[in-house]
Amino acid sequence: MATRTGAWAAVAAAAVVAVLSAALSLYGSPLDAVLKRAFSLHNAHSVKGMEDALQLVRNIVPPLTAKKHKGQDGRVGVVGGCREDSPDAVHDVGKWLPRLHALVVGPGLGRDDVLLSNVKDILEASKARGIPIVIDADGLWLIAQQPALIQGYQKAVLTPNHVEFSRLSEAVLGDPLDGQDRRGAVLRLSQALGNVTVVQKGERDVISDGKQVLECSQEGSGRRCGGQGDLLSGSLGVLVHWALQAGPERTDGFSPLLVAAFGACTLTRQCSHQAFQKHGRSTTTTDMIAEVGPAFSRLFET
Ligand SMILES: NC(=O)C1=CN([C@@H]2O[C@H](COP(=O)(O)OP(=O)(O)OC[C@H]3O[C@@H](n4cnc5c(N)ncnc54)[C@H](OP(=O)(O)O)[C@@H]3O)[C@@H](O)[C@H]2O)[C@@H](O)CC1
Ligand SMILES: Nc1ncnc2c1ncn2[C@@H]1O[C@H](COP(=O)(O)OP(=O)(O)OP(=O)(O)O)[C@@H](O)[C@H]1O
Ligand SMILES: [Mg+2]
Repeated sequence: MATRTGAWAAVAAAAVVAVLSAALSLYGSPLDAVLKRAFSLHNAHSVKGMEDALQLVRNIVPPLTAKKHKGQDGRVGVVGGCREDSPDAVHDVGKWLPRLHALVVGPGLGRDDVLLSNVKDILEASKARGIPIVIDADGLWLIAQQPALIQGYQKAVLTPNHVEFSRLSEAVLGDPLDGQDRRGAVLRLSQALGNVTVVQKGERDVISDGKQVLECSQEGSGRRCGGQGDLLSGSLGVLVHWALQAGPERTDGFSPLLVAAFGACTLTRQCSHQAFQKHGRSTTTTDMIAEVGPAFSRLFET
């Protein structure tokens, strides 16, 4: 991309694509009505719900075959890093867009006005092409200023942390965050944005497409080092493409983006868990990236 892609998201996306080399497809039989109940608003976070949701993620992992060539299972662009270098950034990025399967916008981007104006144009060009977009960090800052940019674009996923969610909620709903009802708050924000998928990160990750709510409570760690969210948005870029490519029959009728988001949350938290077991309080996001392969195998190749 014409942007600097030094953020963790780029590394994470690359790491997950690299994991493809070890990925197996586990196209299971259709899931039964129990699964539908497990996804209900009240018990999606139960152990049974978590296991059922994991199975759906396994269903979207594309098979490795000798017939595929480089890039076929996903080319993911990251508009991140620290600044856009070129005065013709939008034009330069535009040349890449036709080749991309998904775009991750925001980690480490900064909030410079000119830069965000370029990002706005890149978002418009991506939407016009129907490219799935994951928006995080400073990309969310832009959306909070101009929610119309993403309104009704159902191939978008927003991944706010606590502060970013409050900012969005205030901008879109005019509501201060209701800390007591996180599930309702995420559902309402998604609905108000026209069913854009929202992933609110936290002690549990709460995910909604405005119709259903999923919770991810995979064991992570107590370590809160910077960059974990970038790993989540980067890996989500890959999973969003896989989920859309797999289609709703692989996700048993559930929104592919909901399943992709659940997968990225689970993977990030498992990486955190494994890295913390080895490095304890000195764990950094780099240590987590080293766990992407083993965590992926453990979660999605069983
Ligand atoms: N590798 C890179 O290049 C990375 C780059 N990044 C880039 O860094 C920039 C800043 O991003 P960010 O995420 O640190 O700022 P943001 O979320 O606005 O928080 C600001 C303040 O809000 C608070 N706060 C935060 N979380 C909270 C919580 N759960 N619960 C309660 N409070 C919470 C907390 O306030 P404090 O506690 O310090 O008073 C915090 O200091 C941004 O440009 C991003 O792109 C990052 O993506 C990291 C990896
Ligand atoms: N209190 C918590 N307990 C356990 N896991 C958490 C907690 N808060 C966040 N996480 C996990 O950490 C990951 C990153 O979430 P976080 O809220 O730190 O994002 P962020 O602030 O955007 O991170 P970044 O520093 O990359 O910008 C997510 O996978 C989330 O599930
Ligand atoms: Mg972040």
